[in-house]
Amino acid sequence: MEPVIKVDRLVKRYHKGEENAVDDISFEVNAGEFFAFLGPNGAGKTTTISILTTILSKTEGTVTIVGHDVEREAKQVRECIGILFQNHSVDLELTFEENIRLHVSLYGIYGYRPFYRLMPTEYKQRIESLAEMMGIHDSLFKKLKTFSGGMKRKVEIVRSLMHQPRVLFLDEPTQGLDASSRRSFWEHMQKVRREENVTLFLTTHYLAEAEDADTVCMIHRGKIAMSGSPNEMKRILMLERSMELDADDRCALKSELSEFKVEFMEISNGFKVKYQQQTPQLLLSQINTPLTKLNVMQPTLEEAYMHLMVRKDKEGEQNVDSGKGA
Ligand SMILES: Nc1ncnc2c1ncn2[C@@H]1O[C@H](COP(=O)(O)OP(=O)(O)OP(=O)(O)O)[C@@H](O)[C@H]1O
Repeated sequence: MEPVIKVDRLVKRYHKGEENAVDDISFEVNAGEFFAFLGPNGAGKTTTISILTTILSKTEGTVTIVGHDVEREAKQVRECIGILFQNHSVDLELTFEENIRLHVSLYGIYGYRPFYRLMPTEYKQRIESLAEMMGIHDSLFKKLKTFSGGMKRKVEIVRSLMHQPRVLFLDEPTQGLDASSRRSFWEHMQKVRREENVTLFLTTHYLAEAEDADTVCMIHRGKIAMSGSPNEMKRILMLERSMELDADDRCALKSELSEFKVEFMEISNGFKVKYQQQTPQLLLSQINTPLTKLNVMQPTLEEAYMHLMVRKDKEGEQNVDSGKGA
């Protein structure tokens, strides 16, 4: 099956830019995939997403979305994508429904009618089912100035889905939302994925939001630093796996741990035991001291990200130093 997003040797150099903001990157995203594009400030995420959504022109390379070239067939590309920007872009003086009606008319999805009741049945069914999916159906005819930040985001999701896009670009979609609105956003986004069968392209600084991604692509100074599933990345980066153990008889536990060929250290409430080779089960089966605490710690995507970025920064510094010596 043809990938939904195909990026081949993409380069972007801004006018007067000293370096390429995006420097020869290639990747593909398949239909229905949840793809997370991560990187530190200035890595090139917004530049890439802007090119993929036809907002910005590229310097070199090819990009196709659902088989359409982003420059030669920009109109077709726009028809099959939806975008959720970082900042709210809704009219607070209009109702939820009026905001959507204005949008669909401006984009030529449905013709404008001065009243909701005069809009086509298809429009009414679509907006009502999406509002229902987002859990904000009751607020369809309320002005947006009464909405919370999380509700405004949901209005924007409804708006981005009205034309049934194949790909939804989410550029830091939960920026500025509190923890419970962020959670609600993602619960609804899972529903969107299931029910609309849409491909998600996400950029975020909240790395926990990318833990469920099928593929994570990490960029650093315009280049792809690593890409794969979150688990593959953690494995490749050999992130430390550890357990936290404690017992009433700490001395006995410590002497048992000392006998095993594992690295451990004392922490405020017990011991932290690293287990890179052995499984936690194997290790535990060798411990006879009754335990009062057992926590098996899983490495997070955030740890993988930090590990990789520190490594890439060091490589960058070494390259600069060796350049100076030359
Ligand atoms: N209009 C512009 N003109 C010149 N340079 C730019 C322009 N926009 C971005 N850049 C540069 O291109 C590089 C990539 O920027 P970009 O905004 O794509 O990064 P980002 O990963 O989205 O960062 P952030 O997480 O802060 O949004 C940076 O070095 C930035 O300074």
